[in-house]
Amino acid sequence: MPYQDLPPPPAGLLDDAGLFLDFDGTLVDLADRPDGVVVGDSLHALLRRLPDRLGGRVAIVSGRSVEQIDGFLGDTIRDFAVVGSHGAEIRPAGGTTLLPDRPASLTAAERAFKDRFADDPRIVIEIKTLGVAIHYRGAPEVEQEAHALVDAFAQRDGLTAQAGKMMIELRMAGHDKGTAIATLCEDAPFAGHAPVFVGDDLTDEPGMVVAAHHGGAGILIGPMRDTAAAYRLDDVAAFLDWLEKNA
Ligand SMILES: O=P(O)(O)OC[C@H]1O[C@H](O[C@H]2O[C@H](CO)[C@@H](O)[C@H](O)[C@H]2O)[C@H](O)[C@@H](O)[C@@H]1O
Repeated sequence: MPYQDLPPPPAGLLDDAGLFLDFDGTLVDLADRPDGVVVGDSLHALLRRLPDRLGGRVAIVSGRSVEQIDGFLGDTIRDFAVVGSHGAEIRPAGGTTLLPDRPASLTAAERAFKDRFADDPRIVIEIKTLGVAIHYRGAPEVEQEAHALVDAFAQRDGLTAQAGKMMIELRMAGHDKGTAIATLCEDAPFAGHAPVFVGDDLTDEPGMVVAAHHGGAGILIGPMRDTAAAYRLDDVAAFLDWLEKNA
């Protein structure tokens, strides 16, 4: 059944709000491989001006690790809060990253995933601070097998199977982007300001839910689907254009 479409976000949505931004598929277009995304000069320039415009109430909230996000955005996000690993890592602006220990069981999973797909260069096994992902964008026919493999390790080791765009990740349980946004909303500079969360992927849905519960809203980037977002824009370019005009 087709879902009823959502309107674009209104002008003024960011007035007095806290802004929480997903990375892949929201700030940068998806690429064939995880290390293939391109962060252009215009994105750096746009991000650099956000802390002043939003009273410091701006955060990146990614499924990637904080370390990976720093690798792409570097000094540009010096004054941002950064959430990584689907909510498991949190670094307040100017602070240090709070992150749990890496479960030892992830190392065994890493080995098993690499062994299974070692002879297929189309598959990328992404080793992350608190997870390990199988990317099958280059070989969509292995989707079911990759999901079954990750599901088996998740059940055996009490971890979570996190589905994403052409990938499945084994990650720590007990947190998500929503829990991280709720944590940031407890303290300055976000406390008392409605959160606006912008994302494109399934891992972003808990963030959309928490934004709405805190009196804010989610913005879905991409085609309409089942979502807790209140607004939608077609793609990364449309969102960056909206952000240029509204922040
Ligand atoms: O929460 P995000 O910041 O959106 O990160 C989600 C995942 O993004 C990356 O994978 C996705 O983007 C890749 C590069 O464009 C693409 O090749 C892949 O198919 C996508 O799933 C990243 O590699 C993952 O670790 C993130 O969890």
